[in-house]
Amino acid sequence: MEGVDHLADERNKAEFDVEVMKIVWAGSRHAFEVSDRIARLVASDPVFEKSNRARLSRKELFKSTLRKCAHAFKRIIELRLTEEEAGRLRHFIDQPAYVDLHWGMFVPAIKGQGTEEQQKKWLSLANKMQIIGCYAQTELGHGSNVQGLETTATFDPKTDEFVIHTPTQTASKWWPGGLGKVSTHAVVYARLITNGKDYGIHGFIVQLRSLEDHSPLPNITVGDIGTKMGNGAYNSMDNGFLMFDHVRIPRDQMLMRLSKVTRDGKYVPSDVPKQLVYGTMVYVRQAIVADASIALSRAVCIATRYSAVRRQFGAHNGGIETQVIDYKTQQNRLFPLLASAYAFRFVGEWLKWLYTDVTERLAASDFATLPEAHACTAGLKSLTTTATADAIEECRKLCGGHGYLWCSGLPELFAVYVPACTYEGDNVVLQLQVARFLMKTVAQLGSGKVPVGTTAYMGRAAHLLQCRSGVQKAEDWLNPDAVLEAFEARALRMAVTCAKNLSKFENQEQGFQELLADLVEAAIAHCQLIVVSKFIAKLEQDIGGKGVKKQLNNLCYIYALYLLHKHLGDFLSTNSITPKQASLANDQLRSLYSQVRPNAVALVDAFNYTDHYLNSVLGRYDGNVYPKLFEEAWKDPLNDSVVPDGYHEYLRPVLKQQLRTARL
Ligand SMILES: Cc1cc2nc3c(=O)[nH]c(=O)nc-3n(C[C@H](O)[C@H](O)[C@H](O)COP(=O)(O)OP(=O)(O)OC[C@H]3O[C@@H](n4cnc5c(N)ncnc54)[C@H](O)[C@@H]3O)c2cc1C
Repeated sequence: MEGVDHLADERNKAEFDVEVMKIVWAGSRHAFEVSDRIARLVASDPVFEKSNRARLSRKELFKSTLRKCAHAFKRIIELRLTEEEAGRLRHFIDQPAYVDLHWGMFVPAIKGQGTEEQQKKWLSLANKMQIIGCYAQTELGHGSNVQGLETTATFDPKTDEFVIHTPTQTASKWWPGGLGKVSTHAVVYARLITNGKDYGIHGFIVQLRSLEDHSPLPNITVGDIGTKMGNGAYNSMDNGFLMFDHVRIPRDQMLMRLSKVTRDGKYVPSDVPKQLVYGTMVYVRQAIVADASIALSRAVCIATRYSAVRRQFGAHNGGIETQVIDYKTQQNRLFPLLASAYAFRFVGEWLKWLYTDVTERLAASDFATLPEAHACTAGLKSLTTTATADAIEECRKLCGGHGYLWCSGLPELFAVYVPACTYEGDNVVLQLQVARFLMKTVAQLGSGKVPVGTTAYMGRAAHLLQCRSGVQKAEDWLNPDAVLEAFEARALRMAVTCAKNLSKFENQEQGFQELLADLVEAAIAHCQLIVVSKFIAKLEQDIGGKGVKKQLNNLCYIYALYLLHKHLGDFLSTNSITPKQASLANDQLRSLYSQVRPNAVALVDAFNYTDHYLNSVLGRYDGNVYPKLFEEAWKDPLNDSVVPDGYHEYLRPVLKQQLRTARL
């Protein structure tokens, strides 16, 4: 029945103004309007059709991606879209492509590490896409260990050039997105050698392909690293390999903002502090956190709508069966993910602010908060991407068997999303960076150095190491101070325990290696505190609209109390709460689930995703799931013919043989 809204009853139950919540989710009325307009523009354009992706071969998929990117480029020019609108357009096309790396890594690398002169030259070409670039750091043998990269850039004073070379197979660049087939240029990271001395890893702009016929330049070997996980999914991207055989580039193609090599081969570090590189990392990682909230909200939107449509068991006297969303087990798995989507959205919003703050401070030569901002973004990238990848898989299970179908949208979403746990820093390696920073901060407590930003709570160590939670009844867990104090006490006590254990080792580095697992847990506790505190801070903002604040309040405490339940061992072993208080937190959590239940569908409607963008039969806005599942099934290539290909060759002979045996 086309046109019927099967979820209308659910929408009528909502106790808040969904239109206002859409604006809260988008960040502002302006952001909502831009996003809404561009999403509809993409959805109505047949070139951006995406439902057939799983059925395309890798070659067809790649070609269709090039077509979509070219069409997007054309539309951006024809419609004179602003930078913001163009960004939204690329986002809603929703197919990983070379442009993501061009705008997301190549351009920021030049902005962050290039001198003004270099920026002027290269960005004017890159911004008009007269050149297309990628970010070539990782090699076959080394990814996380950047200092272990082997590609060399040796200065030749005779010709005023760098010679870029791949000395071993493991030195081959391996993974850069957009490298395999598309990019004309790359920012290549290599060991800088001048006057026989190795000065470590630096960035160089290297042309890879001809701008005339796109063939690789002499002495450059380049290609695609092969098919990746999942149908469609990330396979629209040409992640590549790259080898150099003594390729020469002019000296001024070394990115020289942080250090340079002079005409006579002298290595000169600039006055600009090295931490400037952190600025670019903060930018890239805040974008990844924003993406986490988007991927998670898509999965949750699908699982929530389908959980309201799906009915199993419970029909009495000819009545209708129970919606699976009404089972407490379903709520206990789904609603914390819904709450996490909002939590990550708001922490992402705050990170965006942090980036602006960091940029302004850098401009004023204030570098004091930079290490803290860097540790915090590394940790939040790790925390949110790990949780999102796990959550997408949980949403697939929440949709039962149908969640496993490609047309549910969840398998592809998972396959596209899961590498976020690895790229831009392996998530464990990133938490270890946070842990090092925390250990340093703990070591400085009492030295007069005041912890700043997200570590400010450590400055109240005297109180937090002693305090006892005052929670006496379930409702006390709705008090922001009680929640924050429990999370702060847990995080600080875990960090201090690690520091104490570290101090037992004579060799600090050996101790660090021994305690890696505990250190990661302490870093995670610190990062969870950041997310909870930023959600609570969001509630303090002036948010209007009937019932909107109340819903956000419920989601905030679901997020916090779900974490408390999940990491109960930490909270109890650090004496941050008692077993009785843990039990009260559970009581409160159950009550919050009941309050969210009537609002659940409206809370995912607030994400304002078009059916085109969700690309999920189970997550359709109208909930018309079953007929559409059949439609999708009929479209499958296996249903092209009644008698399958291979029947006469393989199936018939087996059947014949079996029939003969049966007659005997
Ligand atoms: C889809 C995708 C796109 C990518 N795009 C790009 C790109 O555009 N450009 C680019 O340059 N690179 C890119 N990469 C590469 C990516 O940045 C690296 O894969 C990433 O940094 C992880 O490094 P690795 O592969 O060496 O992992 P490894 O470091 O080998 O990790 C293997 C395991 O060892 C563990 N481990 C490693 N070191 C430590 C340690 N010190 N302590 C404890 N445990 C440790 C890790 O936690 C992990 O479990 C991409 C990767 C993927 C998957």
